[in-house]
Amino acid sequence: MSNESSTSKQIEELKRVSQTLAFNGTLSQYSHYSQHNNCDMRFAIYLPPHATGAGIEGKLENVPVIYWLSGLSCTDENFMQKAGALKMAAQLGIAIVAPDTSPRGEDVPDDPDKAYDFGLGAGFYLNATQPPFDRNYQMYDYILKELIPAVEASFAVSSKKAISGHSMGGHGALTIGLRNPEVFTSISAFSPICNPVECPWGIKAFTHYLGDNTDTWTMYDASHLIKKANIKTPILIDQGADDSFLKSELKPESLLKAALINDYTIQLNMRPGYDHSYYFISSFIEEHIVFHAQFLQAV
Ligand SMILES: N[C@@H](CCC(=O)N[C@@H](CSC=O)C(=O)NCC(=O)O)C(=O)O
Repeated sequence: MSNESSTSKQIEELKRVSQTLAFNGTLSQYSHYSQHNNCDMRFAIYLPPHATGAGIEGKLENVPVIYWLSGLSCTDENFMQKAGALKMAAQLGIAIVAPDTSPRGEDVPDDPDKAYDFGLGAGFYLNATQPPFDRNYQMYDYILKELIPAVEASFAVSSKKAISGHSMGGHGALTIGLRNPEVFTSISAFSPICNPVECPWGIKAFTHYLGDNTDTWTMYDASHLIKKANIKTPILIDQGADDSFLKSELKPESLLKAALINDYTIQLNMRPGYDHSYYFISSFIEEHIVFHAQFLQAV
């Protein structure tokens, strides 16, 4: 693990909130206190039968993990309920972890207008530097320094991991993955916000979380990070061509242009007729799991 992802704070106890059986594996929700976000956080984890003792001859295996980062307005539940990912994860023996998209709680500051694109449900996977958000909105550190170590200490998982996400979560997957190439074997995204410093969602969030000095924004912008990437982690992106956010918010062309400067090849699939929804994600999620499997399962 890189210095960025090594943990210095104690891993807090996980409390199981729910558990159900799916494709002979377990889908569970856990809550734990986050010392980075200063609040309780919840995440969902799907463990395939290989990692629960329900696999062949009851053998328990340490399985690789795909971390899934959801988009604006989501919780830990949207992906598990809507993406249709669990069957393929069960077949291939891959765990999936889906954290919440922001800190939560009555004491956590929100958008004054309760808008869906900032504050609760919209943590943008960064470390806020501006009050009052800096006390709780430390999602970048939360993922790398708390969630991943807690999962690896608590479940039958290996240290092999990939990262994926949708929209704001696609931005999270690209930026966290590009900044930590030694941590993640592969990166994928559906409809990611590719150049947040140049789009309304990103400008609003970054102004409030990071302040007016836009020089500090680029470390959370995939189109900037990809130009400097020394290690070229494999990247797969799927984008609906009829996505209503495509031109104003997502800008995959900016990422492709920046990647070209660094000779970084990205597989971008433009999907005619598809929109921004989970119907789109569920149509192609199995391809993403198979994409990650080839790197996660390599010996
Ligand atoms: N309909 C939502 C608007 C927000 C929205 O479309 N959220 C997307 C992600 S957008 C970029 O990050 C989403 O995944 N929604 C959850 C779902 O289950 O579809 C609203 O008004 O809240």
